[in-house]
Amino acid sequence: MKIFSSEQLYEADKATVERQEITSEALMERAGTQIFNWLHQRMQGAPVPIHIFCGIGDNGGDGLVVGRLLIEHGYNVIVYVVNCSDKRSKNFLLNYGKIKNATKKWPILMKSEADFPEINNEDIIVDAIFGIGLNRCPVGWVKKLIQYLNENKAFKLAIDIPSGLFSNSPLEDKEAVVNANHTLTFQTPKLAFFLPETASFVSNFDVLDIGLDLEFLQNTEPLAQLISKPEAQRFYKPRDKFGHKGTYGHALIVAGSYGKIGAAVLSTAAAFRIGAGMVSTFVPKCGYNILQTSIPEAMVITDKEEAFISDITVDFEPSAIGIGMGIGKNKATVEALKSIFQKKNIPFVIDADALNNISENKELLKLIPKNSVLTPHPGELKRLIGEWKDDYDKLEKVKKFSGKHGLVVIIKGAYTIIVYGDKLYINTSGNPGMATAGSGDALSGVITGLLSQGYDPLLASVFGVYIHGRAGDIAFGQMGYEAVMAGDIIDNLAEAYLDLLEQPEIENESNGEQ
Ligand SMILES: NC(=O)C1=CN([C@@H]2O[C@H](COP(=O)(O)OP(=O)(O)OC[C@H]3O[C@@H](n4cnc5c(N)ncnc54)[C@H](O)[C@@H]3O)[C@@H](O)[C@H]2O)[C@@H](O)CC1
Ligand SMILES: [K+]
Repeated sequence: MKIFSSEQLYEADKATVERQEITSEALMERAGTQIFNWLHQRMQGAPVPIHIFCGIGDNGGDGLVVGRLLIEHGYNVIVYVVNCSDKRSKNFLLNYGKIKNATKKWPILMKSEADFPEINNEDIIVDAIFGIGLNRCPVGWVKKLIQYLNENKAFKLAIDIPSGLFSNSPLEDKEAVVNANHTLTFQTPKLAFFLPETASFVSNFDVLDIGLDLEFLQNTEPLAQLISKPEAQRFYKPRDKFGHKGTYGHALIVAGSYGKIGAAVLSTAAAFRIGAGMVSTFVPKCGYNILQTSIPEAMVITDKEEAFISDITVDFEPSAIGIGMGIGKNKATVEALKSIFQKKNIPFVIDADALNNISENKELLKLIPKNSVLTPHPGELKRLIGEWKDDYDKLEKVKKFSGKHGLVVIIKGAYTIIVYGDKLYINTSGNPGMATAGSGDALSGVITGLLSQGYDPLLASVFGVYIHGRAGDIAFGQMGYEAVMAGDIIDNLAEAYLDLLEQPEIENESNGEQ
């Protein structure tokens, strides 16, 4: 699913009105009706008081449509106009008149704190104060209203976006954003829903298809692509019936140091489970017995050093190399990295201590083969590209870094983001249970195993992150968050594949429920 900017959504809005020959009022009626249907289906006529707070723009207009439809269906509705400016939009005014005609009275006009209504914890709040047209931070009594709503325990349903949140620019005042329990967003989710500083205001969301012009949506380059099951199904490369182990490549994992051989074991196992034909693992001498015992399928090559990697020499041409997991920061290891980057001109998967070594020896950056994949967690990323001001600044910095060096960068997090030049892919699988030691080693193994099977680096990254997260979700289903260990993610890669192949999902039904 594509994620568009607010500017692009306004254009889509315009294109829809023109090409479908409808009025913008009709489009608003469509949008409001979708919200009404969602509520009606769940409430089934329940007499719970519904407080609808409408701003003076089109988001407020949506709120007025919902209010009118609910009233017409006999619901217990109180509609307020948050009268923060006299620049009311055309469609707000049209619907302001319509609701008056339907109810024979005007909605309650709010002008200051004195107008804040009493709301019970069991009531429902609909937030239609600001949508994607927010152009400055809410201040004064409007900010106080948002805080007042947040203090209340009533269920808060946000229309399009929680008020106070910018859809694709940095958060300015986290005290002035509606903390929504659920958001019903039009046509496409907004970028703010997935970034660490703003995602918590959204918690759950559904995407409502309001029938914006398909041609525009298909032909417009989005801000980002959301990756869930339908996309992953398209990326999957089916196995060849006549394939043999050579068809699926020979992956090389370079990992481990004294006390961290487990990292090599996890990456190797993950590379096998994801489908690499053969996996060789290069470790310091101390890892030999451990590897051979724990993964008999793997071939093991050892360094001349006992406890760390100093010189990576292998007697075959690997189809992919995953490097860095648990290798430490010994000087000799840095030299070994330097030398292998120069010797092997294939895309690498570069993780953990390899990233830290690169951060401390920036000259290594120039030696990394093009289209290699970097998999930093936030700390490693900071060491690599420096501090950032906010989530958007971070994305811009990573885009620049990725473009300059020709690398795929995977920003690991609750919603892992894959960056390749200007392109962003946001993964939707995964859960907090995966915040556990070794899950990154598993991811590196997964991506290396996919590269070795012939997935190109970007596809291996996007597909690998999705399937790794899906395996984590399946592990969560079996054991809850706390008990999940990295090995459980690897053990469930098989289930994740089966789940992927089970049945196609219809794209429009995919939603953002987390
Ligand atoms: N673009 C689309 O595709 C569609 C948009 N619709 C709705 O329209 C919304 C966008 O409507 P608008 O562009 O009218 O914008 P909004 O309704 O989000 O609000 C903008 C209005 O509030 C004012 N404002 C912004 N920030 C303020 C602040 N901090 N304090 C006080 N006033 C502030 C603006 O000056 C403007 O008058 C969407 O979020 C959605 O709910 C839907 O009706 C259907 C289609
Ligand atoms: K809103």
